[in-house]
Amino acid sequence: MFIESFKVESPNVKYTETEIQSVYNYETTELVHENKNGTYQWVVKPKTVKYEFKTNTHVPKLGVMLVGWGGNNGSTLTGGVIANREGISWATKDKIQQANYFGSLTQASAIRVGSFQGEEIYAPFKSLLPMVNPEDVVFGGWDISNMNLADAMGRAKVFDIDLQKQLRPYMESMVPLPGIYDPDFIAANQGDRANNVIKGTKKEQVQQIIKDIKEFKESTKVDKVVVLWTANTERYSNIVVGLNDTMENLFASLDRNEAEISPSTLYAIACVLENVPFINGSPQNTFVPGLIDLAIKRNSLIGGDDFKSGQTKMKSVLVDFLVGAGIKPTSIVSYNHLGNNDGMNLSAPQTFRSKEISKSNVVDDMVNSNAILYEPGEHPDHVVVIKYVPYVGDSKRAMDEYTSEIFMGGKNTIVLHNTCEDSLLAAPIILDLVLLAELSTRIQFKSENEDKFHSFHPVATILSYLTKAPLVPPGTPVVNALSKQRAMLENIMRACVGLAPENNMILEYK
Ligand SMILES: NC(=O)c1ccc[n+]([C@@H]2O[C@H](COP(=O)([O-])OP(=O)(O)OC[C@H]3O[C@@H](n4cnc5c(N)ncnc54)[C@H](O)[C@@H]3O)[C@@H](O)[C@H]2O)c1
Ligand SMILES: O=P([O-])([O-])O[C@@H]1[C@@H](O)[C@H](O)[C@@H](O)[C@H](O)[C@@H]1O
Repeated sequence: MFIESFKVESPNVKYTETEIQSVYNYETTELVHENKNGTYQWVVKPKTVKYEFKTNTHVPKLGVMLVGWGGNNGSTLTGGVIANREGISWATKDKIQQANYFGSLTQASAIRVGSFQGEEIYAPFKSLLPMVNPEDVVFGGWDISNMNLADAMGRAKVFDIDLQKQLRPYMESMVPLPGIYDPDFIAANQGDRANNVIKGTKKEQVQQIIKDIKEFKESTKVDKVVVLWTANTERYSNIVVGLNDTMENLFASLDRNEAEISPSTLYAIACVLENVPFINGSPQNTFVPGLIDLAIKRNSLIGGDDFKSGQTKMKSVLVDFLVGAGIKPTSIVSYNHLGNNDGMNLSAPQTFRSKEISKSNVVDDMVNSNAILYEPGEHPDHVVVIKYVPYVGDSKRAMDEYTSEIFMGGKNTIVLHNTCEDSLLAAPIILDLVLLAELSTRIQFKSENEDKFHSFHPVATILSYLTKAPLVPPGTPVVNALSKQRAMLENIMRACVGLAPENNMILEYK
């Protein structure tokens, strides 16, 4: 059975006018490597740590500023939210289609809340904690192309024509602000669209972005702004001691107008200085060490990298299943071709390399979790190929081959063909990223060993379910297995409302 909402009744949960307060007993373990009479033994000690959470229940009016607003993802997300808000339906060759949020974890997935008279009871994921309603979001942003959002939607060729016609009146007045353009960081083939750029030094560009954010806030009267990068994939920035390794060196480099500071890092600097959450939807290393240093010191949320939307999402499920089943993936070949502007930008070696890294590292945690299958340092052969084929447009065709070793020297080969409508898969993920980033800034917590409540660490690992290469605080393990990432997010939100983690034991019926 499915219920639309629920309230938790528990001595550990208190609903006030402004907050949900919960007390949560975190069950974890402490490991000790003990030397008993010369023999070392691992000892696992179950441990309970009491936490307190406070979630501000005032849902703000949210402004979302997209970097790359006029791109396929930016125009698709904007149009999709408008279509839902206005209740637009449109004719397709099969039927009259209604707007929806399929593919969004927050808007279209469910959680189990328990059982009632022998029936499992589920509720919307978004019913766990008060979240911004997507239809109340005010969109804005920047693009190095001055094309308005209606024409950009047409250029993207993602939506059906009947839908585009109905959306045009809402979108043609939406024009991106000029963006920071540096041809050294993206493919040369992007030069033709760069007719809407901020002039001046890098420092002046940062100041302009800060001014844009302030003016957007003022003109739209939003309470909060979240900025998300959905612009072209950049090449990696070189990490150089003295250039971008610390906050101080990054600022000094900015003052010197150092060429090696990328546009995405400049936007991120502006956002951190404005204490505006900045999320990187692309694979480049926007978050150079000096930027991470700055974000931590200013306690300003940063998150990324690279939306996990299709081929890699499937990989983080399949490899988790195989390794979890004691099967040993030995070769993973991921090929895809696509024909959108993202694909054209990725046809340059330096930008492809950024994507190759994020798409390749996604199996590391799963491989490293099982020393029965893999010797230290051993890992599957893993190849990533991306080709630009204009004809297929945004409809990316992913073809994967997974070869694994099975019982007694046997081999198993799984071949997948996965047509990923890239923007229709990415747009809901962008929505989840900005909504969850905003929600996480309304949560304060402390353990029994801490005196004061505090926010989550500014490097937002809570967003990792949505990214290929989760950005984590220095020294934190990277988890890529999709099921673990989703469980982490859901269980943290369950703790905020006093619910135990979903352990799937259903002991009531064993
Ligand atoms: N499924 C997906 O679509 C998916 C998944 C993971 C990551 N991504 C990443 O998301 C990004 C956007 O994808 P897309 O399909 O919308 O690409 P796109 O090329 O259609 O859109 C990118 C937009 O960014 C603009 N732009 C480029 N540099 C800019 C800058 N410095 N400032 C402002 N605007 C700038 C471009 O003019 C373009 O309009 C890409 O980096 C892509 O790799 C996409
Ligand atoms: O998310 P995913 O489908 O694994 O990866 C995708 C790549 O396969 C595609 O080539 C690229 O253009 C998209 O930006 C996205 O990164």
